[in-house]
Formats: sequence, C-alpha cells, structure tokens
Amino acid sequence: MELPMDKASPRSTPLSLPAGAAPAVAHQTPASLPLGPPAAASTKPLVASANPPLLPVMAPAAAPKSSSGAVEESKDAVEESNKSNVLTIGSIRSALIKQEDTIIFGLLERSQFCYNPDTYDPNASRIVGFNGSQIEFMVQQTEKMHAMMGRYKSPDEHPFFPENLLEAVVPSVEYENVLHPAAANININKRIWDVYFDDLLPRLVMEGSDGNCGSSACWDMLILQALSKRIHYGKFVAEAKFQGSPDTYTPAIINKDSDKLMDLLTFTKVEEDVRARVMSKVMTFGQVVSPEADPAIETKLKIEPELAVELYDKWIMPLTKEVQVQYLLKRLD
Ligand SMILES: O=C(O)C(=O)C[C@]1(C(=O)O)C=C[C@@H](O)C=C1
Repeated sequence: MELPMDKASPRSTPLSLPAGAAPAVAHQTPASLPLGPPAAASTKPLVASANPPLLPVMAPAAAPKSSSGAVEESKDAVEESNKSNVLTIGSIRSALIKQEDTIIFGLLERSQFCYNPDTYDPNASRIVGFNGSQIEFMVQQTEKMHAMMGRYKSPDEHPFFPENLLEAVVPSVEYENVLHPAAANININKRIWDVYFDDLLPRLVMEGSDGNCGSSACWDMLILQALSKRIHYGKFVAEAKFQGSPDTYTPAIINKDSDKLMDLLTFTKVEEDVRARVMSKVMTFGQVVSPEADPAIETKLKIEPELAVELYDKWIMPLTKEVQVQYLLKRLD
C-alpha cells in the first residue's frame, strides 16, 4: 500500500531461503483490517451457547504428551475436559493460528519500507493542532473512528489510546461475554507499543528514509492491532483453561501465586509447534516469486524467518502468558 503522500518505491532486497526448503503451509489472505470479530463470529462472538462463538469450535490440537508430574496431568485434563465445552482450548488455538497469518503478512509488508524516522518524531509531524508523531496521530484518529463503529465494545478488541475514544454511533451489539468482568480492565497495549517500536521495528526494516512515512505508519498500525488482538486472546485461553480444570488453578489463584499459574498454563510442546509453524509460514508467504528465479537454486525471502520466530518466542507468547496470569489472578474476584 502506498499513500498519495508517499514518494519512493518500496525496497526490494530479499533475503535468501535455503535451496530445497519446502513450503509447508498453504497461502491464506490476511484479514485486511481486523475490525470486529473474525469471519465466523457474525455479531455475537464469544458466546458460551450453542451458537458458534468467535472461536471456531474444532477438535482440540494434539495434547502435549506429558511423561510425569501432577502439573502435566492437570494440563492433559484441561485439554480433555475442554473437548465438551464451546470455549475449547483447541478452538482458541485455531484462532491464534489464523492470527499468525495477519501478523506475518503485516511484517512482510512493513519490511518493504525503510525505518522512516520522521514517522515517529513528534517534531517532524507538523500536524496542525496535534502534538505528537504521525504514528500517534494515525492510531489515535483511527481508533476514534473505529470506536464510533463499536469496535472496542467487543471483548477481543483493545485500544492503544483508550482515553481518546469517541462514543459509538452504531447500534450496540450484545456480546455474551464468556470472560470474567475483570477482563475489561486488562490492557497491556502500552507494553506492546514499546516492544514493537523499541525492539522489533528497528530489526525488521532498513535504516534511513525512503519518503514512505504514511505507508510505514499504516502497516505499523495494522501490525500493532494484530499483535494486540493476539496477545489479549490470552484472556480467552486462560478462561478455557480455568473452565477445563478449575480445581487445578483455584489454589494458585487464591494464593495469588503468579509463578505457579505461569507454570500451570505453560505448554512447552505447543510453544515449539508455534515456533515451527511461524518459521514455516515466513518461508512460504515471504518468498519473492519471480519468473526468472530457479527454485532449485535459491528462493528469496522478504524477511528473516528467525526474526518472526524470535518475535513470538520473546514477546508474543510471553505477553500472551502475562495476560493469562493477570486474568487468572482476578478470575475468582
Ligand atoms: O495454547 C496455549 O495453551 C496458550 O497458552 C497460548 C500460548 C501462545 O501464546 O501461543 C502461550 C502459552 C503456552 O505455553 C502455549 C501457547
């Protein structure tokens, strides 16, 4: 996407994929603008009823095979018990898998452009009547408009600038929220914002300016929204785990034992699968396809797969777990 105010062409400096590395995942088109619940949701996401909620109801993902220990047994119990619930851990994991595509496509798109520091410099924005950077302006104004369309009434949506929202102008949708009411106060978007701009973005793009500040801000915003949605899905993951095995989680919740909760909700094998799948998706979606290229020799990649894997490993999964802990600590209030 190039905006009218943007100037230069996007860069094309692909990275290489080892010869013979086989694409493992079918291409899927990312959601354009993650406004409101995903396709399956219709107007009533997240309902604990016979109607399918936002989270498509599917067979749970393969359970991690635990060899020993009460903690591992209780994790198996969560997954077994969840098979009979609408809010299943398997259906939530399926939603997380789809969201990977949106995040990865966003990274691929943003990587076309240079860093473009003016996008983030409040002194460079020169927007009349606004004291802030271009990215702040874009996210704040977009959120205002999306709030008018009711976006942040949905329990799976979280604004970055909650203090600036406008009232909804569309008829309100009744969400049969499966979450504990305390979920409404959990919003870690400030952390997500900092991680994205401090740690991820400088490593994703080339230094310097290419004039495409508007496009850079657009993709930044889409990635931020996708990251926020994915990470705050931790609330639903935690609820499904709690519903699947309340006796397992209750003592740690009562004792406010965050470390124990973190231990209980961590599934090492699932995390390994996430890493492997993200690697595979970047190697598939990120290929530069050109008629001249000989696939037997090398395939070009738009971003380093390891960077996306690291994003998941260091930030997305830990922050999703952090949301889960915050939610569970309040689950019995
Ligand atoms: O699938 C789960 O059980 C989750 O809690 C989600 C998630 C993730 O962020 O992908 C986080 C923690 C688990 O250790 C595994 C995966």
